[in-house]
Amino acid sequence: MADRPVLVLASGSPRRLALLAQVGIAPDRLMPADVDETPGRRELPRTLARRLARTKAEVALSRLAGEGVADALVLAADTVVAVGRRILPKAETFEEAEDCLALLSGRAHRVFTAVCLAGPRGVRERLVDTRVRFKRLSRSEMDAYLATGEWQGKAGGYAIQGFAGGFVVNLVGSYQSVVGLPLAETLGLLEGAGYPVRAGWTGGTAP
Ligand SMILES: Cc1cn([C@H]2C[C@H](O)[C@@H](COP(=O)(O)OP(=O)(O)OP(=O)(O)O)O2)c(=O)[nH]c1=O
Repeated sequence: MADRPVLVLASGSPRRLALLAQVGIAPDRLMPADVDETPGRRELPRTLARRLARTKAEVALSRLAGEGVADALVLAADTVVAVGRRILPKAETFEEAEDCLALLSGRAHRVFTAVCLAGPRGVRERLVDTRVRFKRLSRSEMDAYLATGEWQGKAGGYAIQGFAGGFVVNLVGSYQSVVGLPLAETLGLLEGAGYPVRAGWTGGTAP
């Protein structure tokens, strides 16, 4: 324990935790940061993702400082789905999810995930831009998807790791970034901050 920095994941997303686990990283603490995610007027999707990832990290960092913890690494991320300059909501209602699907059907959109790592050596961040294209969705496909409820709380009203994986006809960028955390970039940030990113690679087989 003492030979590596304490890692705090400033997230309540089970997907982010699972993605880190996939590459052998287990945060020492989870500290979800509840921040206002409302976009600013005319704020660009990529700017929003970066601002929110940084804010989540800063909120956790100041809570840790209040506990007298000054040397932890705090990892935070934010995922924003956009069609052009239009930022799609994190769907909370059926109607919002329906509007998102109608907008995404048969066209390409972008998914921006910003990752922020804050620690004693300062704040570093990465932004990953992924282009995803959905097939044209029929009314019955949309209805069936809406009935699953898996869109709830998801940026853009869908989950690529779920049933909506069947809508994707093209993806350029990082699949893991769409799910919520680009792994290569996150590992790069952690390694740059002195975290032993491969210490958890102890053999085994992928499922
Ligand atoms: C597009 C897409 C988003 N999502 C999820 C990832 C994020 O969890 C969520 C976007 O909201 P975020 O605000 O990025 O994250 P969150 O509120 O779930 O978690 P936290 O702020 O505590 O870290 O949407 C998927 O799971 N699959 C997808 O295909």
